[in-house]
Amino acid sequence: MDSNIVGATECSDRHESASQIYDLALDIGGSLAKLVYFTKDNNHCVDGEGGVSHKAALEMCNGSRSYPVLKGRLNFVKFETSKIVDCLEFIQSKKIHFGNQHQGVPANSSNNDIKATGGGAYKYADLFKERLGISLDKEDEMDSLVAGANFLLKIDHNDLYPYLLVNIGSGVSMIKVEGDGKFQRVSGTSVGGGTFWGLGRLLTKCTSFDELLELSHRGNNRVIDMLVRDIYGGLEYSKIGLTSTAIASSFGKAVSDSKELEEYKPEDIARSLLRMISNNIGQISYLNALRYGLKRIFFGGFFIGGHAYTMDTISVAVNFWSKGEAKAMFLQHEGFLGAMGAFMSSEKHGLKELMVNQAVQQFPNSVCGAVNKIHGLLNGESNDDGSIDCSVYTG
Ligand SMILES: Nc1ncnc2c1ncn2[C@@H]1O[C@H](COP(=O)(O)OP(=O)(O)OP(=O)(O)O)[C@@H](O)[C@H]1O
Ligand SMILES: CC(C)(CO)[C@@H](O)C(=O)NCCC(=O)O
Repeated sequence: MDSNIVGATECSDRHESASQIYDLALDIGGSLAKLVYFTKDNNHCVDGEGGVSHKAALEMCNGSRSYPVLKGRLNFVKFETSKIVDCLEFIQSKKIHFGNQHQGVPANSSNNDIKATGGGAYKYADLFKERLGISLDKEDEMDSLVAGANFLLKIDHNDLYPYLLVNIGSGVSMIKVEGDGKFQRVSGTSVGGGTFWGLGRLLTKCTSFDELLELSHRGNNRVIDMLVRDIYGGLEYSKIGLTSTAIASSFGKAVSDSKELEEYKPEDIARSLLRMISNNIGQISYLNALRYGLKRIFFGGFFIGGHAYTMDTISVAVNFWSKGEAKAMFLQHEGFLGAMGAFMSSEKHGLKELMVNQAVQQFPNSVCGAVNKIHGLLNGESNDDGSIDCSVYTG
């Protein structure tokens, strides 16, 4: 990964220089540490800051409510967990943990507590306390994932439930979601995003995740994967529903060919690996959806990271195994479900009640890897920097 922060940070910086950081939550996973934080809009500053006064903002936004509303943005930032110190320095430099004491927003007793989920909320609790004086207020990882997904999937909830949430992080969790706070983790697999990145690094000598993905886009998996036609002399096996180009054995050609190992190109290896992992997750997801009678499968986690080819591969796998019965769906900010859920669990704001609109992306169930088909679907309600405009209650 080049540097530690995604582009959103740079843009957020511009926003933050003139606005107030109000609240923050963390999801520290096995691979990545994710931050969600709220910054107040400039025109909702306190008296004397050049914008409308805080009081005026309350009157404008509050309507008949008896507590104040702040308009602002949710910002999303990630760090490699192995560089957790960078995350600490980011928090320290932005003084995010002092947010409530800034510029006229009343302090409260839990100022130095921040909501945190994921294994790192336990693993790094002492580090946060020692370095920043912050206590991590732990939220359960599955609770947070589901709360974050339900929040980001703000569509007609009658239509939404039940669904299968498949979070592809380092490992994969599969959760049957039946409502707000009503869920069961039904399955999981250790063959996940960490496997893709770890194996990919070993096999291709790539130095960053983005490089591995970029390689995979240029590669041709058919050089590495054994197809049905390789086994059947160019034919399909229609009797059992296999086309001639279906993958019969991932990586299988690497033993049947008479090539030297050095002749296999890193980009082809990366492509086969991405397809193998995505297909496998798509298949297990479908089997779990079938097991629990769920028609919709929502995928989250940073493995997806908005990457069109990854999403398309998963969609195709779900479509293939379900014979078109189940649908793979993707949402924006899918890597931040846990952090979002932890953020919403905070008592410091009433974000739960102030839902923002968020576009849900549903993929066409194409049977070919038609990546160009999905580019147009990647427009959500986010700003250019990935942040979301929203409001929080401050009372
Ligand atoms: N820049 C990146 N650096 C490292 N991994 C990345 C990057 N971008 C995407 N990924 C992928 O995202 C995965 C991590 O996803 P995510 O942050 O959702 O999981 P996690 O919370 O770290 O893991 P877990 O929930 O299993 O503890 C990595 O394993 C990798 O496949
Ligand atoms: C252990 C967690 C939940 C940590 O996020 C995740 O990495 C995971 O779901 N792994 C898969 C474990 C399994 O069910 O086989």
